[in-house]
Amino acid sequence: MNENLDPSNDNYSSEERDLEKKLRPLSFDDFTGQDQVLENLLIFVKAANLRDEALDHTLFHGPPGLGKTTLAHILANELDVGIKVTSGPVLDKPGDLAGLLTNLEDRDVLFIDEIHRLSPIVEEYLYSAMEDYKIDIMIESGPNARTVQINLNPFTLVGATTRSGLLTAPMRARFGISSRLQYYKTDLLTSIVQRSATILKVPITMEAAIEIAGRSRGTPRIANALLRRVRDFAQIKGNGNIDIKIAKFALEALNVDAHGLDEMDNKILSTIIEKFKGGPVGITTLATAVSESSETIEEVYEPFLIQQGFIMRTPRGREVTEQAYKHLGKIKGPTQGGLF
Ligand SMILES: Nc1ncnc2c1ncn2[C@@H]1O[C@H](COP(=O)(O)OP(=O)(O)OP(=O)(O)O)[C@@H](O)[C@H]1O
Ligand SMILES: [Mg+2]
Repeated sequence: MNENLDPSNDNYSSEERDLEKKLRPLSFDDFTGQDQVLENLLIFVKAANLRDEALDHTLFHGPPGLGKTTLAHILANELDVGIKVTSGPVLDKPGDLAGLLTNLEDRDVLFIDEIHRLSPIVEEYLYSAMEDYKIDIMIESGPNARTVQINLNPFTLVGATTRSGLLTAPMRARFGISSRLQYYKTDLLTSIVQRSATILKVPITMEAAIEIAGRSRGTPRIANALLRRVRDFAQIKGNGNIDIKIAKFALEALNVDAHGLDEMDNKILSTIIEKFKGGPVGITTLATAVSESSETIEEVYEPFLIQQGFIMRTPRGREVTEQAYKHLGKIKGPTQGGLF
């Protein structure tokens, strides 16, 4: 991923984070795409509201930047309840979790990001909270130490993960609702770019919005980040308006691939072509060759490459398509194995 667009990178400034918040949709109406997911959620939310019950525990999974955190907040808004936010790696002791759980009000949302990174003890502790809204807590210490069971307010746990494959089976089974988010088509990303441009008060032509959308790797976060960078170019090199000319100029300067593929995407494609004659190659072999874990390839990179028609999944492994050769400017054929 382009490091300036990656929120886990330190270069991703707090200003970027603030902007990301500002661009975040707050209601179902405001949220573009993921129609199937949204339609279902709308029904579940309405039903829960009607019965005055907490919504079932909900899991959002899918590649980074597609709207998992956004949807968690939207759910709380639409349920008209409070939300407490934490993440798997932060919750390292059951005590931390107990503090959060006992402070939840009736029907509140507890959002746990990166839920696949919960420690096993914390995870186990969560089970009874999710199932019966009860937890055991330890009071006093030494010889007087004893556990008491306390009742929690009914709540909704919303979990988000980019790595659903790493979730344990008991954890997965405790989510009544599980939604996988998909990459966005260019027309949806175009609307998202236009919406963001309106919020940022920067005029943009349709053509320019399509250009940015098309290079955003199917991902709203990347679309928004590119829009902000292009806006910088428009302000400094142009008259502040974004048209196709300034958009193309900026995207060129930002080194964004015409399909929005990032460095790892391209590395995966070129490795399959150069080292494995275009495939098929097994996922573990490929992972070793590009120095990435096979889970990350399967869950973060491959879905987009498949959706865009660059890679095919076959019973014997991954194969690149004609389109991948064309994209990398390589010629297909047994004697044309690139470097090898
Ligand atoms: N459907 C959407 N419509 C408009 N904007 C969106 C949509 N989905 C996501 N965004 C924008 O993309 C940004 C990233 O979304 P979000 O933080 O929800 O992604 P995520 O799936 O939680 O990513 P990660 O896995 O990295 O935590 C948000 O700031 C939001 O503005
Ligand atoms: Mg998130």
